[in-house]
Amino acid sequence: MCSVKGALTIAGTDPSGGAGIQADLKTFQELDVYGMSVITSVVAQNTLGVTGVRHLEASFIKEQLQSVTSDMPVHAVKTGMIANAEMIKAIADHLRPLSLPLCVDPVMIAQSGDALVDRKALQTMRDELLPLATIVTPNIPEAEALTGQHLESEEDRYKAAKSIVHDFGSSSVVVKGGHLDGEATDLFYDGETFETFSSPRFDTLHTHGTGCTYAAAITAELAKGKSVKEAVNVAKKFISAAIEHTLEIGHGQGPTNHWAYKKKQRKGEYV
Ligand SMILES: Nc1ncnc2c1ncn2[C@@H]1O[C@H](COP(=O)(O)OP(=O)(O)O)[C@@H](O)[C@H]1O
Ligand SMILES: Cc1ncc(COP(=O)(O)OP(=O)(O)O)c(N)n1
Repeated sequence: MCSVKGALTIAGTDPSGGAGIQADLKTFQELDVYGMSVITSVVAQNTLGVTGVRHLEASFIKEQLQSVTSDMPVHAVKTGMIANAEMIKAIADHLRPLSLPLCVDPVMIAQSGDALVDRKALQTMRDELLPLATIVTPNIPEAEALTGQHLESEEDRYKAAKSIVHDFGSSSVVVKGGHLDGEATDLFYDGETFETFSSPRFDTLHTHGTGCTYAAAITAELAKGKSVKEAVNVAKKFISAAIEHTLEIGHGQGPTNHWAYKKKQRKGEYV
């Protein structure tokens, strides 16, 4: 019996390696999970921004999904950049009968401000993908887009978390606090209880791909059979280490350090 745990990412690419498919696969590897990928869009981007995008046809995304899931041990799935409604529908139709743990990162805009997803696809994401999700991982602007509410106060974020679970059917949600001031505090809600996951806020420009990396770490832990709360706990440590021990590469907003968590683990820092 094969004991290898596998995680599949369905997302767009980042040739500079900090976000998208590339960040997800690095994260899976660092967390000892076999990584697999289905590409939705090929993006020309780096730490300075996006210069071009080519979308694959929904039918070809389906063909990739069929190739990998008919053959390989997929124990959890992550979705990232899915540019339009047709793609979202094709992916949701393929994933629905598989009933695998699913982390939906509702990517909309890159940190550079470039739009990665057609705004008209939002409704399809709410209707087709969120009901299949074990967890959804919006940042504040994404939670605002999903709920249609401006999130000003802490109370607003609690309300948005409730709405994403109870109105859109995701089993849980973590509203990320990367765009707030003060401590980097993420709000988790599983339909019954709230919990916050916090770290110091590191004063760095180099946070390209933080959302992808965090969601990929959650997915890797779900693939190992961890509960969703345990998965978020590990992912928070993973992303905090990756941001704290920045690599300082590229000419703009650089990537995070995907090695940092494992290095700390080897030193016995997480017991
Ligand atoms: N400067 C920072 N210091 C520490 N943690 C951060 C920082 N920026 C973001 N994070 C954390 O990184 C994770 C991803 O959050 P966020 O940056 O909001 O996502 P996204 O990349 O989707 O905008 C969250 O756990 C958030 O709290
Ligand atoms: C292909 C691709 N997918 C997603 C993103 C955005 O990634 P995210 O982790 O939200 O990171 P930021 O760049 O916003 O920090 C991307 N750039 N490319």
